[in-house]
Amino acid sequence: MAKAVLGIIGGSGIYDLPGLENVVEKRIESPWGEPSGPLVMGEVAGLPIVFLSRHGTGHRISPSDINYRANIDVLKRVGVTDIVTLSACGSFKQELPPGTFVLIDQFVDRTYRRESSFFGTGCVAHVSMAHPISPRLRIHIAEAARAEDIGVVHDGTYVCIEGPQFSSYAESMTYKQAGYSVIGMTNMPEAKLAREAEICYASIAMVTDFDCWHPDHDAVTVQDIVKVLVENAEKAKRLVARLARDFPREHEPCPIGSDRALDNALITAPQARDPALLKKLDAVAGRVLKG
Ligand SMILES: CSC[C@H]1O[C@H](OP(=O)(O)O)[C@H](O)[C@@H]1O
Ligand SMILES: Nc1ncnc2[nH]cnc12
Repeated sequence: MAKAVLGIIGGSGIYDLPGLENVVEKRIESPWGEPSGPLVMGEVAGLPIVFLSRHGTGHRISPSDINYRANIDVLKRVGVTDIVTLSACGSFKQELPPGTFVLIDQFVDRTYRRESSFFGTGCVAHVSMAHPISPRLRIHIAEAARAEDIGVVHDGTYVCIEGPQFSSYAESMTYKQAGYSVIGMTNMPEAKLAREAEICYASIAMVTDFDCWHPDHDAVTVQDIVKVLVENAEKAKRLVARLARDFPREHEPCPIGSDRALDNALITAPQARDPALLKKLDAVAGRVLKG
């Protein structure tokens, strides 16, 4: 069985991960361009951990400008088997107030100006996104939360908007009426790309605000969000530390096949494949393209 390597993508307010041992910072090159920054690689009780700040140091990169392909590619290159992402989000439900942690189980993708696949002309692949979250990973997060006495909501739908502007009132009401739980700007196409790269993925959405549908909250402001973010960050880091301590050291096969997503996804005939694209796919699809 392969060794587990836990990747943590830190979103707004989570720019570092304290408590790692034997830390080294590595700049990994990617054929997909510049990742958000160097990888912070360390260990927790022998488990390799790789941390990446999604928006870069000082929150430099906007959601639309994050190079999600490069980020996932470099995590794959260093052997990450499982990604847990920490993401700030707005809430559409009264019962999910600021401070709530939601273990997302579904996504709706409303982004429109991002590269959302490693594949394309010269090597076409279609992976399933029916169940975008790897259930075992989500269970480990829930167990870590229980052990740390951190309340989490066990499911929720995250709608990902393009941003960087927050939603209009009409958009906010539409998403609320559709039954979505939370809103953010980053988990798509990140989750899609993780699936294409056969990395298990789970998202901890940390509610920072009620978006603008809420009668008591006229407009979302970054200032208000940051206040809650600071409160959430300590809890989030404690949750991740416990997850790392208790995480299995061997990678467990994903029950829904997230880690074998490419087994039946490639459709381009071998003789029609573009060698230049295949070269770029060496890390994310090497397992199925070799031989
Ligand atoms: C600072 S609020 C808006 C910002 O926060 C979220 O980012 P992340 O998921 O990386 O925590 C949201 O999606 C926006 O990008
Ligand atoms: N209301 C909101 N909409 C989109 N992204 C967010 N991130 C945090 N709060 C948000």
